[in-house]
Amino acid sequence: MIEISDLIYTWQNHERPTLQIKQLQIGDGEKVFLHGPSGSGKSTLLGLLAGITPIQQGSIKVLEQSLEKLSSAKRDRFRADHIGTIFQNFNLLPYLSPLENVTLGCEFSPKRRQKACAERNNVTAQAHHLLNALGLDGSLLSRSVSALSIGQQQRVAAARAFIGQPEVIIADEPTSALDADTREAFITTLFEQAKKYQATVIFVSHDKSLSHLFDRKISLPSINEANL
Ligand SMILES: Nc1ncnc2c1ncn2[C@@H]1O[C@H](COP(=O)(O)OP(=O)(O)OP(=O)(O)O)[C@@H](O)[C@H]1O
Repeated sequence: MIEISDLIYTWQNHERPTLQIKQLQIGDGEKVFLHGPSGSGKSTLLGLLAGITPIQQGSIKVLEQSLEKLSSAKRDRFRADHIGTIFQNFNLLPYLSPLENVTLGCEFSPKRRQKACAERNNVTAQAHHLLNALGLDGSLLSRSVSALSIGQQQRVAAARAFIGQPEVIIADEPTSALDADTREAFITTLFEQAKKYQATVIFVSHDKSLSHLFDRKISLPSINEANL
């Protein structure tokens, strides 16, 4: 599913590489907890996996596609079709409703739109279903997203990531603004959805108390140590 080999990434004006990963494989449906000290390159790795950041050296294959062989536009298309993302600040559009934010997840991908329509009759019905499954109260679905609590916004961001069944879900500290109980409950709900769609989940967090919920932990060493 995901295969990394001989990956080296150095940010501009940095003397040393931020990331050096010799070999790493992540299987279909695996739920991975990615941790490591601040600055060890967790977000950099997610950016490379999601095709947001171009690969400088080495290879990343996602679903048999070598990302380094794709142009920037093709990586954008690949991400839209196959990768759902949930970021720390959620990146929701504040002037749209939860339903509209979730259907946006299909806006740039006819493939995901088709899959969402195959599950329910149309994309809005599937957005409705996912928001319900992720625990967002029905009375909030058409309100402005800016009026929602952080926990509610997080559910909207997760539903947007899952709509149209992307094979990979990438989450960068999506629970950092929540209290401990809510965090664990959110991850459990996230996994229920992931299991349903057999999605692979790569989840970055500083909170190691969450790691027992995952199939596997991957630690990135600090920039001064040898990498994977
Ligand atoms: N856009 C960028 N331009 C230049 N350097 C960057 C950029 N993004 C990250 N870096 C550098 O890369 C290194 C790793 O950053 P990254 O955000 O990937 O680490 P992280 O492990 O996710 O950190 P944290 O746990 O603090 O979020 C840092 O030294 C950072 O300054």
